[in-house]
Amino acid sequence: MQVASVIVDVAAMQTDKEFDYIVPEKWEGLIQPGMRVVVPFGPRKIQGFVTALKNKSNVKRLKSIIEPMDLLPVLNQELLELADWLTETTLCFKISAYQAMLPAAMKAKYEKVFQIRETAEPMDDKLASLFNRNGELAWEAAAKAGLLNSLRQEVKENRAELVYKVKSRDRKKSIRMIGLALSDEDLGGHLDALPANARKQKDVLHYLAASGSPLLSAKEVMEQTDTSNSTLKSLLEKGFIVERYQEVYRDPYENRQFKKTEPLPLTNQQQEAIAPILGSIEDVRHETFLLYGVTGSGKTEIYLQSIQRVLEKGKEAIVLVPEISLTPQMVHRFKGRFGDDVAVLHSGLSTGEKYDEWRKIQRKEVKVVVGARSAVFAPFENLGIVIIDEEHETSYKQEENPRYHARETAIKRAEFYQCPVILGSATPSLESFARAQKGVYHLLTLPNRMNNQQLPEVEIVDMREELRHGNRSMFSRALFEKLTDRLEKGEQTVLFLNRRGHSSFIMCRDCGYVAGCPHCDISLTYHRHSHRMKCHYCGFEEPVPSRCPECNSDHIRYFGTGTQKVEDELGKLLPHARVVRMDVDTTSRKGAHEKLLQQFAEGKADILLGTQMIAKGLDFPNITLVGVLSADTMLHIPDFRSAEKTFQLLTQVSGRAGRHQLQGEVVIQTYTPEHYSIQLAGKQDYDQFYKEEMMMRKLGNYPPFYYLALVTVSHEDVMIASGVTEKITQYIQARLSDEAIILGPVASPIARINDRYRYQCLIKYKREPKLNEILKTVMEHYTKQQGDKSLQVAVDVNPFIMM
Ligand SMILES: Nc1ncnc2c1ncn2[C@@H]1O[C@H](COP(=O)(O)OP(=O)(O)OP(=O)(O)O)[C@@H](O)[C@H]1O
Ligand SMILES: [Zn+2]
Ligand SMILES: [Zn+2]
Repeated sequence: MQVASVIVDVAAMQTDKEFDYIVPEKWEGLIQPGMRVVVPFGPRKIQGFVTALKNKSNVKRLKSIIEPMDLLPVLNQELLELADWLTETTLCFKISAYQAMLPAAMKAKYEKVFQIRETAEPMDDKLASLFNRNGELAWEAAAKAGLLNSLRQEVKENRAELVYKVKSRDRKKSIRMIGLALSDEDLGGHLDALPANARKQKDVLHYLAASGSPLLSAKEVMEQTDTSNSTLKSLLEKGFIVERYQEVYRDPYENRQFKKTEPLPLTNQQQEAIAPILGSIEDVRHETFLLYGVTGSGKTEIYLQSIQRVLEKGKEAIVLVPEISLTPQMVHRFKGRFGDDVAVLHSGLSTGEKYDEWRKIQRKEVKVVVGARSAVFAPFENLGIVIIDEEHETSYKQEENPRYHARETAIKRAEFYQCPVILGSATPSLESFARAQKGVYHLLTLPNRMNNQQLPEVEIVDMREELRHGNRSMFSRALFEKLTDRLEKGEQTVLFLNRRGHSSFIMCRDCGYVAGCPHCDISLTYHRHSHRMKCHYCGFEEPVPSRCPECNSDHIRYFGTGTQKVEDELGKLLPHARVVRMDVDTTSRKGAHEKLLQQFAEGKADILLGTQMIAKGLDFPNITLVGVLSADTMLHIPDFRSAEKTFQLLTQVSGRAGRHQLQGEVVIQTYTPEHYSIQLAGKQDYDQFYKEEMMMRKLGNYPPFYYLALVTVSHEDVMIASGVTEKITQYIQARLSDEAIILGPVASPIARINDRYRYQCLIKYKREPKLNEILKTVMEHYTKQQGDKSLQVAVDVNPFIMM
């Protein structure tokens, strides 16, 4: 007897373990670890993942696997083990780890249907007529029609049964093809035999014969011959043509030409940096490199040439880029060099497109994957390198279960394959740079820009001074002057508006009332297109009031600087300037992002105005001015990384200016010009920033000096939330060494979300081998034994959002 260990698709503490199932004889040898199967679980049928096969089980009464969902494993041995590691290090359920590794299309979909039973006694005719040809009726349809009670009776009396079906959403796409079923000799005779009024049918036959290919897309044939489906149907019935369905990939880059690029001869600086990487590829040896290179220093070319060497060795490459900089320009650079060998994975793709890209990887039809965070799980089996561009980006940490970090995950995979990891950045995260200083990572430096082009000159403008001089506009005099100058010269400008931590809210000018969410302790965000206010935490929304609910004044309106507002202002001040605005509103339609950038690249616009979306990765020769409208909005977020994030963002944006022949300039507008993160971003002095920020971190006992773990407890009852957090804090405190620092219990910075009160306890530690086990016990205790459904305990090991 063969027994399979199965992890079932129920994300809960009680079911987070392997269950044994018999492998039915007919599937012995076929069912393998890493495959999805359908198994009975309680009254239901659910999806499960086979983790191992064995010859016996300690469980007495075993159920059998119902059927396999795959013909080949969807997770290989390496990924199964990686899931074990993710489970241990991020404290997630095993099933969540598996699901994170696969495209969403492979998540099971469950359907409840009533099925007619083949019994002697037939069901009432009227009821029976509602069942489809296969004798099935969906639960939802039955409920809608108000038939659940009658159906319950049918089930009781054995005329129908309720079954749970497991479906996978991973539909493949196919297109209809047609071709001639006649030989050349036969064709003439049959054409003659067709009646004179069958002109359309003749057209189709002629077209097919002339094409010379055995099969053509039916859609194309109908378009080209101006015929309809009924024509094809007549031909099919006569047996003159055949019909086939051919599987196709949904290719988001279909019909797109990428100009082939050749490797550039490397500069001396680049050669020195790439040598150790090529060495590690050659020796099949794992090493993590931190490629610290100023903006425009040619990091991307190093990535490209390292990948090329990996491909020459017959191996595969993963390139991770932050979602926001997964710009068409970035994709072009990889597709341009490696053509069809590249798959692209990002959130703009439909579920089906993502699934198809994943399948190309699994079938080994591509060798390079460029994608956002989750592409780190690309199912390659001969991985030769992992590259993480802009490694400092916090979006590499997933903020839901499993709360993994792509950097750590990449290194884990690279250890398995004994291959290099390159972490690239102009502003490395403090953690990574500290590791490089200690020799844990191998530091590679590109201190100069390409052709030794100067870094742009930065001017920091104190906006309080502007106000004192009577300038109430959102543009300082300096920025406005330079902007006019570029317009005259025909050079381009990037205007950057930092939206993070900067919400647009509704405020009463008379009494200062701010519209807040009734369920959360946060103000509502104004949405321009719908003219409504929304809560970004719980989804609550309502229309903008015409009068202040507090004082009844009608001076209640929208505050904050949105890109739209900047655009309006530009239109007034510089009516001749051609502006391209890029934000969530203008880029929501598919392809819009790319179109706008194309417009700018072709010089059809003078000013590119945008949010985070334009901060990174853009490389246009004609940009000579960058303006940052409000540098400090992020500094006020209660997060120990806010200075680091501000410095990184300002440096990145500034780096868009003067990358080629023309010299660039940057104007940073701020209300806190004295802050070191702004001063040092102005000098683009990472090394000094690193020193000062490390001192702050040391004083505050923050990473990289300490590791962090955050426990967040939430409950509808504020007393329970704080009480439980208190108990958890004490429990943990008693079990850790004296070196660990525990802060809490305190209310979370956002103290209430969705009517649930939130408390937290923050653990700072250096070495606590038992910590994960302690945290796991805490979670188990409060989910299993408490029985209080409203209580939620979440643990984030290495948190990036402290709210
Ligand atoms: N060896 C080379 N010879 C000539 N041009 C080069 C070479 N390497 C890179 N370049 C060009 O220099 C410019 C800047 O390079 P690249 O965009 O790779 O820099 P980067 O360090 O990735 O920049 P950022 O971090 O700001 O995105 C690009 O236009 C690139 O094509
Ligand atoms: Zn008011
Ligand atoms: Zn809310």
